[in-house]
Amino acid sequence: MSEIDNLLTKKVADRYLKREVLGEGTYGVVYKAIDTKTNQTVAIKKIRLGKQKEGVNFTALREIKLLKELKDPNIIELIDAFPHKGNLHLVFEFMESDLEAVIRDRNIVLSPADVKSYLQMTLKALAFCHKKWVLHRDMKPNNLLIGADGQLKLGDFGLARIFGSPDRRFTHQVFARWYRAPELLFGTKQYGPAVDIWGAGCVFAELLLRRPFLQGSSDIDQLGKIFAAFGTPKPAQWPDMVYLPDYVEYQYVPAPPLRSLFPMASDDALDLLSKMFTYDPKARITAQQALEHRYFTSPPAPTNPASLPRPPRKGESIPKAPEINPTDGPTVLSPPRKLRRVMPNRTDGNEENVHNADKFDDHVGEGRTAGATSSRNDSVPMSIDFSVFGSRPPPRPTINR
Ligand SMILES: Nc1ncnc2c1ncn2[C@@H]1O[C@H](COP(=O)(O)OP(=O)(O)OP(=O)(O)O)[C@@H](O)[C@H]1O
Repeated sequence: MSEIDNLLTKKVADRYLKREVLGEGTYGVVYKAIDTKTNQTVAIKKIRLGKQKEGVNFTALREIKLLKELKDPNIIELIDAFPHKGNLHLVFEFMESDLEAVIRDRNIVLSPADVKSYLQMTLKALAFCHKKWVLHRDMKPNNLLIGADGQLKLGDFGLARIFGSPDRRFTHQVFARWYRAPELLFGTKQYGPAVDIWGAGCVFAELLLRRPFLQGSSDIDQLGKIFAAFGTPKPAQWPDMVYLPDYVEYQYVPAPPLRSLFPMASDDALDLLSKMFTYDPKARITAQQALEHRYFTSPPAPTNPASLPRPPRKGESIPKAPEINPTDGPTVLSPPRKLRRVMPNRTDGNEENVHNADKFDDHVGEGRTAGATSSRNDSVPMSIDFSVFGSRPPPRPTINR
């Protein structure tokens, strides 16, 4: 270990008091910690650097420096970044909850004004970053975190670009497919901010429906679901489509009226939704244009973030949900969010698995509270979701192409 690494090692031990594991994502384990310098609670994301054992590469460090400068009320602040024991540690402001928990919580009623508020904050985050030429590339409700003041903040910004596209071989990571733009599914190499708008459109749809909108079981099936919802695109609608690397011709299906998919949405909401789901990325609405759409100026006004309904904070017990009668119609019955993510036994030689919380860094574990990971091994039912088209969805996807 180099002298610099040694200094940085000391820094983590000195400055951050590690608490419980919050979960594990695509890039590694996330744990709660106290910043002893500021007394602030933070979330530290430990990123496995894989083969780059010699240290963090300079491009990544440069990119991270840029991320640290990406400051906006709707972007999670990257407070600090340092390498330690061959992993890169990113320190973020701690967030109490996320939008996936809001959507899933059946004790929460989301009014049209609440949905508008959540979408507005999402689009503000995207508009800010797109203006700075930073793409998110991994839009989904659990990357939209919610702070103590009700503010929604976009997290994981730019990580996909810095650390490469996440390896989504593991079951718990493939849910992101449901938010992928058609140009990505057709293998485009050149994409832009429009991919984030498509993802934000899927989140908007999910807020309206209270369940994921387009739940494909493979990339091909994902495109099938998209085309069943919006009609198979004609070349005139999206001229570049046929030149995309993975383009395959799909049987033509006409689009059902959008209203039939979103019976409760206002006309303005439907109009904005259709513009976010425009096939041709060049013609898709931008984040800034979306914020200027009349949906945001027509009543009801977006709910003030402090008044938005919120799920219990992380670590608080979730009230028992009412019994579900399977004949009651479309309902989402998901186990607590991280539990629905099935972790296959890993054989990649990396022991940093949440099931192995005790194996975390020895010297910073003093403050860890017990029980944070225990529930992860409990047996839980898989989600019961009903697809947009009334039938049961295919089994949870397991492999991306
Ligand atoms: N800033 C934060 N504050 C509080 N909890 C966080 C924060 N960032 C992440 N977490 C929690 O840590 C866990 C892992 O998060 P992470 O962002 O690594 O992955 P993910 O979003 O769950 O999945 P993916 O990596 O596939 O996007 C989740 O439970 C998440 O809610």
